[in-house]
Amino acid sequence: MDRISVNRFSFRRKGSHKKNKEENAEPEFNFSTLSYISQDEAEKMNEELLSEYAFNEVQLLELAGYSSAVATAKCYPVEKMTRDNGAILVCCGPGYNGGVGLVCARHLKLFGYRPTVFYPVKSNMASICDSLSRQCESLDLPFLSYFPSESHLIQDSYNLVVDALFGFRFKPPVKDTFASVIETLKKVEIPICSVDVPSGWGAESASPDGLQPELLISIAAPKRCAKLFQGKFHYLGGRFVPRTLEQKFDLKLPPYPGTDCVVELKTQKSTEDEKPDDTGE
Ligand SMILES: NC(=O)C1=CN([C@@H]2O[C@H](COP(=O)(O)OP(=O)(O)OC[C@H]3O[C@@H](n4cnc5c(N)ncnc54)[C@H](O)[C@@H]3O)[C@@H](O)[C@H]2O)[C@@H](O)CC1
Ligand SMILES: [K+]
Repeated sequence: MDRISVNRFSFRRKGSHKKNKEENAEPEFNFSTLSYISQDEAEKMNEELLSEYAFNEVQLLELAGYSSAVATAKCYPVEKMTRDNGAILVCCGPGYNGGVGLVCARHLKLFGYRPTVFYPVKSNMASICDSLSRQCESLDLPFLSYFPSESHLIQDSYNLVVDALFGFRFKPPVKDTFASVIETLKKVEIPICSVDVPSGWGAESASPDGLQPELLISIAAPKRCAKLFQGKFHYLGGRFVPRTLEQKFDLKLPPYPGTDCVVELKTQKSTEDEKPDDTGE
């Protein structure tokens, strides 16, 4: 039996593997069609995930935070970091974006980084974020009790900052505790990695009063403000949107490669850069 089946496979015509592969290959994604969703669409998608699709918040936060840690690790490998064995500052805000930050911090620790968490205001979804903070504490992640007032104290101690302060429900201008935090972070010269929306920006518009991250990790789908993102790396994460929901919202998103939880998004600028030179020079 074995021999017959071995023989059967060994008679496959030369090159037929390659042909099948080509026939089955998905067409390349056209990045000029990439969707950027409004705040209203982001809220509606979230609501549907939680109702129609029966997800719960903790699941979505976990997948978003894990993707954020993976994208950060892809762009900033721990072995290339120069300060304090991969020290990272993870700044977490009062809403779900902060919850994503707590999950991200935990995974970064598991990936071999040394995250420190700043989480000054307990959220309105206290029980979820309480658990997420306790999970960080149980991995011995330190929590800052106050924010360094000078930007040089941050850049001398950490290799990068994860910005999980505010996401798509933030309404500018920034108020209270976080106003001075954002002002200090604007001055730091180490990379900032923003989760979903650069903090200080609205979901649909950039703001000079907000942060200017080097890495943006869009969760589920890029928000409209991401069109104005000028940083180096843009990733999509949160691989939890069912195909039928993508279709309902007419989302044009690139496929995730293989089993990856993130996909790099090319900005229109980088697509332009890749165009062959018409002049042939
Ligand atoms: N809701 C969910 O289940 C999920 C949430 N996710 C993440 O959570 C984000 C949305 O979370 P939220 O709806 O909690 O909203 P945000 O985290 O965007 O912010 C809302 C919080 O910020 C405060 N706030 C708003 N404007 C402010 C201002 N001008 N100054 C000071 N504080 C201000 C609000 O009081 C509230 O506590 C998304 O961007 C995404 O990153 C997803 O990643 C995963 C699923
Ligand atoms: K953010």
